[in-house]
Amino acid sequence: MSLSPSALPFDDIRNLVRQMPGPDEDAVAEVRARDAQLTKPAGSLGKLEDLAEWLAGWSGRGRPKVSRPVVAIFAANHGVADKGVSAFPASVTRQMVENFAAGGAAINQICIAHDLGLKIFDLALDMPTPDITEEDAFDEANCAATMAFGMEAVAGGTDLLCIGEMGIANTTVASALLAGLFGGTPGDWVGPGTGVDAEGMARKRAAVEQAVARIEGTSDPLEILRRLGGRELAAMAGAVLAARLQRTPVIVDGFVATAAVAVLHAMDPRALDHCLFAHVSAEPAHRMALEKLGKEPLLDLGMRLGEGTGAALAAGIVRAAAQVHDGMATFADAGVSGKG
Ligand SMILES: O=C(O)c1ccc[n+]([C@@H]2O[C@H](COP(=O)([O-])O)[C@@H](O)[C@H]2O)c1
Ligand SMILES: Cc1cc2nc[nH]c2cc1C
Repeated sequence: MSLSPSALPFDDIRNLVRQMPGPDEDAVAEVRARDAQLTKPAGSLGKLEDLAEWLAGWSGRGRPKVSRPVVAIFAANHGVADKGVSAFPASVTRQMVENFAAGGAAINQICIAHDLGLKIFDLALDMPTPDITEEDAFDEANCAATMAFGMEAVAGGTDLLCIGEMGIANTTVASALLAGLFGGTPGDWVGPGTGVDAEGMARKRAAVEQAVARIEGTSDPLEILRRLGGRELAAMAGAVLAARLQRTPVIVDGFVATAAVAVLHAMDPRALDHCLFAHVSAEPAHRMALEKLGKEPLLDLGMRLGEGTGAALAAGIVRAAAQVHDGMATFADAGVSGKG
């Protein structure tokens, strides 16, 4: 799925959004019919039953399987880090990418625990995007090209895509993007991220206010992404759009990943119908963002790490839901008496 380097690259993306398929209702009906035969009281597996239907609808498979789940982490750096908005220095982004490669991060261990593939994509870490309090993050061609990178990154190769990120200062970018997309008081979208102190929070609030004020009057979602985004956010938005077009169900990680995909929702409210929101992050504004998207998170574990960890945990549950649906015996097979 490559984008032609045409004069209006955002139009190419708008066209892809228009081509998004809906759910496969026949596959959903197939899962419902089989579920009714399985050796358990109807409804007794609660949300696991919903997950099997969700997988069927968005994979187009009446007997859904999760054989090749992949966690994709996009990493990038941000000029706004220079404003003292993170508890950690920007150099940690690259150091953590190296830690992912060496197998030492939390995400590596969750992937081992749940037998998930892991792919890391680092996006020009030595060239942070400009400080969004002062300048636009991208020009249109670069923003569209970064989305296209995200699309290509996830092309084929997986039947369950978990989306995560790494990027010092990206909770500031995510807060600005959400404020730009949804409005409200910019400061209400700001939280501690990696754990900034009170002064750091004040700097972060000021940065988000400044960034949002700078783009006043901009309402086009792709323009808001271009002006207030960052590379890993643009790539995640592209990846989630590509997954929809290739019928791959998606699990979205925490606050930052949610902000990235909110751009697609602003373009078309159906754009995230193939996405499961893994968890509600401890970053306070995540709950508000999920409410705006009309999405209920699967888990609430008090996590706020990012790097795909919430999505990877949810993938374990989704995989179990598929296995249960596929492998259980029916009442007839097992000779178990049905409801009297
Ligand atoms: O996505 C979340 O829920 C989340 C909440 C807090 C922090 N993070 C991670 O922490 C980093 C950004 O935090 P900060 O304080 O540098 O803006 C980035 O690498 C994210 O993956 C992620
Ligand atoms: C150490 C560290 C690990 C991370 N993983 C995702 N974001 C992170 C931010 C920090 C600071």
